[in-house]
Amino acid sequence: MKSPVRVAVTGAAGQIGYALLFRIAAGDMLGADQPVILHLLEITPALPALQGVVMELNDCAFPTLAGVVATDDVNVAFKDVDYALLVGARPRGPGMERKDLLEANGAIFAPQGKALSDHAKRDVKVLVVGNPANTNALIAQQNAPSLDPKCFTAMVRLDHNRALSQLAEKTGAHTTDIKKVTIWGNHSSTQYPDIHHTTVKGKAATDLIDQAWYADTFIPVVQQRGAAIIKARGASSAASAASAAVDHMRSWALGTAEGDWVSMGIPSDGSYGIAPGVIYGYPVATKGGKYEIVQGLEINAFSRERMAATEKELREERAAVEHLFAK
Ligand SMILES: NC(=O)C1=CN([C@@H]2O[C@H](COP(=O)(O)OP(=O)(O)OC[C@H]3O[C@@H](n4cnc5c(N)ncnc54)[C@H](O)[C@@H]3O)[C@@H](O)[C@H]2O)C=CC1
Ligand SMILES: O=C([O-])CC(=O)C(=O)O
Repeated sequence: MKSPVRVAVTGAAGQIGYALLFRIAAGDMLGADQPVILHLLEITPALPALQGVVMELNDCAFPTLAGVVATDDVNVAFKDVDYALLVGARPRGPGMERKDLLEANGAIFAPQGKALSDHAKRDVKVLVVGNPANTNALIAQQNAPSLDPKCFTAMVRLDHNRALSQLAEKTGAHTTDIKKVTIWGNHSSTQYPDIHHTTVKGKAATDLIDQAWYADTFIPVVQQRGAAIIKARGASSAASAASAAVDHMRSWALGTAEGDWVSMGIPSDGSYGIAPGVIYGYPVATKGGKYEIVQGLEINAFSRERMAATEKELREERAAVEHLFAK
């Protein structure tokens, strides 16, 4: 067994929290040889419910759970943490877009960015799940002057996994047969799920499906999947979101497979013509706890148009929250 690492989860008594904590504590995120100390943050009125979750965590007797800190103090929650999963935020209801949550949720992420900057490990890996995830990640990053901006990422992995699942179903393959899917841009209905570089059992995906299915079914189904879940369940996706968060952090910490990549919302750096200043979904390969954008992919006019549309939305979201950035 390695020495324990500290993993913060905010919104720990919420529905994603309930699906997430037990996976992390069981070793699914960082491995069966990596003990974790969970730092759980909630708002004060949710502390009694959080205590119940802590009781259940203890009752699982997980070999990899080395301790639990439960608190409503952000400075305690982020003290010395190696990983931070920022989940705590309001979910949307039917008929809302995720950016409608900006006003309600944006204010949560400025103090959390500052607290991470003040208290977390200098190489902390931060994943923002709370919506609108990309722009909330930007707010946290812009309030964390003493951390590397690359510490801040947003979750588009659920979209990535949804794309794998839709393509697997269409082609009669298993998701594990599919490589090199990309979610470009925002975790919103403008996201662009790109299969131009994707292979299914080694064959080009674009040779296995027709363009009309790709443009008129696949892309909108992936873009609208969150809304479809809300309609069906009466609540937004929780178990699949938690699973994607585990996948995102595991890929970042433990590396991606040779010949494949994953999608992460990360600070744009000019790659693929996306100017710095937004948290944008990119194809990334990871190694030794660091991610790098996969470079040199050919981008056709169909893709370019969609990548620009989702970038435009992110820049509009940025403009709406710049007052929350630290001066
Ligand atoms: N990026 C993605 O792919 C996905 C993102 N989401 C988003 O994740 C967020 C959480 O979703 P659920 O767990 O379903 O919501 P929920 O309402 O069940 O839980 C949210 C929890 O956060 C807590 N909270 C609120 N403000 C907080 C603060 N300042 N500090 C700490 N905790 C705080 C609440 O008390 C609540 O327990 C929502 O914004 C939702 O839209 C959901 C699914 C996928
Ligand atoms: O759709 C929502 O509001 C929840 C979410 O982000 C998703 O399921 O992708």
